Amino acid sequence: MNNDKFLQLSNIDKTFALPAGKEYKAVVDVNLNIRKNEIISIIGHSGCGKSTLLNMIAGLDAQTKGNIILNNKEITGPGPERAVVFQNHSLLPWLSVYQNIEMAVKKVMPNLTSPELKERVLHFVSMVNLDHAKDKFPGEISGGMKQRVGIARALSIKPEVLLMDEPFGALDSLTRANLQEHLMRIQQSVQNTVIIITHDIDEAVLLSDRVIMMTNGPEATIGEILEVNLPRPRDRVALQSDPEYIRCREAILDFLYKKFAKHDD
Ligand SMILES: Nc1ncnc2c1ncn2[C@@H]1O[C@H](COP(=O)(O)OP(=O)(O)OP(=O)(O)O)[C@@H](O)[C@H]1O
Repeated sequence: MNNDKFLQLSNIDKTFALPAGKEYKAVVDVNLNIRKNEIISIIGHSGCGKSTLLNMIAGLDAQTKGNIILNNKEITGPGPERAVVFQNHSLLPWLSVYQNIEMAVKKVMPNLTSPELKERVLHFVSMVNLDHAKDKFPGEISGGMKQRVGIARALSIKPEVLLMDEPFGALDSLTRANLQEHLMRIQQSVQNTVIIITHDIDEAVLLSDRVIMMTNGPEATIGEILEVNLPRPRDRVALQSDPEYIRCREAILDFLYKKFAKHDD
């Protein structure tokens, strides 16, 4: 397998059927090759088709045209090699932190022995520093903690691709920064491929190897791809004065607010 073409999106169009026989061409002609272990973010104004793209990679929705190949296999539906983290964690409220993760592991790895299952769940609880809260229920923990459970649950099934749809969008900026640190640290140890949708320019630059910038819809497509040439681990404070960081920020600002400005966000 060519590691540069681990995930290939080729000639993707997505048209939604509307009432009265009308249709909406949300996304057209998307072509993108994603490397194994790469972290990419997708940024663009509201309605440009970011979630639509992510949903097609997740296999939750089908493209109208084109194909998506992961590790030489066409994506035709959801699969355990892809895990999705949404903005609103989607934990089951009647299960504890431990049980929420356990349920996912049991489903994908039904042959684990009980000690293996326990070890795996506890490992991922620890990875997001939630050992102290493992027996709490979603209603008893903060938004940031819930989102950490969502990330642990997604990672616990050992996905090759982690898909995140504005995972930190609903959180305050300090909690958000904390989770970004978690994600960067975890990704260094887990080494999977991560695709993050974000509206946040600093988040995109901080986290990504490449930033995919989408034009506005209808008929949205990839406008530009920005390579972020910053070594890892990345330090958010030091980055503020790093010329490469500043260059990347400016390139995204320029794309979003000059080349593809939109005034109804
Ligand atoms: N099921 C659907 N039926 C009709 N139109 C849809 C459907 N789903 C999405 N759309 C339209 O497709 C376009 C892209 O939607 P999408 O949710 O992918 O945008 P987005 O970039 O993720 O937006 P946001 O940043 O606001 O979450 C929008 O104009 C949306 O209204």
